[in-house]
Amino acid sequence: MTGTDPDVGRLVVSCTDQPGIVACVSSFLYRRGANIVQSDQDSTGPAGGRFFLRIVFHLPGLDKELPRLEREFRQEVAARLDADFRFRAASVPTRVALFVSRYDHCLLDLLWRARRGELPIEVCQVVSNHPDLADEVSSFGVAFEHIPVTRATKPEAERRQLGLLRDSVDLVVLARYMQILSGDFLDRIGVPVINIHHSFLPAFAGAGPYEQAKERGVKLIGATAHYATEELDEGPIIEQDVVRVSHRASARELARRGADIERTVLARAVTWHCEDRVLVNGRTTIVF
Ligand SMILES: Nc1nc2c(c(=O)[nH]1)N[C@@H](CN(C=O)c1ccc(C(=O)N[C@@H](CCC(=O)O)C(=O)O)cc1)CN2
Repeated sequence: MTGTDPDVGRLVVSCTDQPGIVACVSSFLYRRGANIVQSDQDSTGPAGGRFFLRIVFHLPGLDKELPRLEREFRQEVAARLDADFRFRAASVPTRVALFVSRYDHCLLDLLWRARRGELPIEVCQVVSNHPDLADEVSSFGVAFEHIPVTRATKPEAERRQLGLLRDSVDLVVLARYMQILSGDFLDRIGVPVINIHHSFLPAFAGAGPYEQAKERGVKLIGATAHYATEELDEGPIIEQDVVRVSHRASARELARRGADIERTVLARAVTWHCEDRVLVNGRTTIVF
């Protein structure tokens, strides 16, 4: 179903696995005139495991129906199943803030894909701890805010970032942003944060993964898109990819080869998150 049809909605549900979940959810939608056009589900185990469900449905007049659907689903289904759930209109783009430092390849790739309509996002704001990319971002017609960060000024910088973004974005994407976000920021921003790490995690977490890769003599390098948590590079992994490299490649050449992987991995992760295909299961994810 296209992302532009205003009558297409998505519902994601997660709860303790138990008999009757699909019957309960599908009959709720059926009784309200919705036509289920796609359904994916998975369970981590029938005995007390976690059940995950993603449904795409068509319902004429969806935008007017959503508040009632949410209210009645909460009362009639979620309360009974003790389920977490989310309804979304597929045609509404996800409002995104992009964080960047000096490396431009992931940022410009996302801006370019968004301008071409390849990503279901609206880039509302770019935030950077360096001024270098202001002109390039402005050329896309996107607001750019330079908020310098040092170890000493990080709390004040994060207060400025929160003041700029809170309640106006649905997702933050760290496009090679080279500052560690505090747990307080992650709690207060109130939306998911996706980071692109330039290694095939769990290998080479932290700073300088290409230098670590060169020193280790690996034959594959990679990139990992994950949700950012307080523990650096330990968040639930959304997408990864790798590319073969030769022993002749310098760390600089590894970084150049790796940049292509970073871009595609981040774009896939942002797309799948915004299409509600990614459900977090503890330290891991389920991607439908
Ligand atoms: N809370 C989190 N914040 C960030 C994460 C994360 O997983 N959780 N990922 C990083 C990105 N990153 C690797 O992918 C990374 C960035 C920065 C550093 C680091 O050591 N930064 C230093 C300052 C470096 C500088 O001033 O240039 C620091 O913040 O003290 C390590 C890994 C983004 N944030």
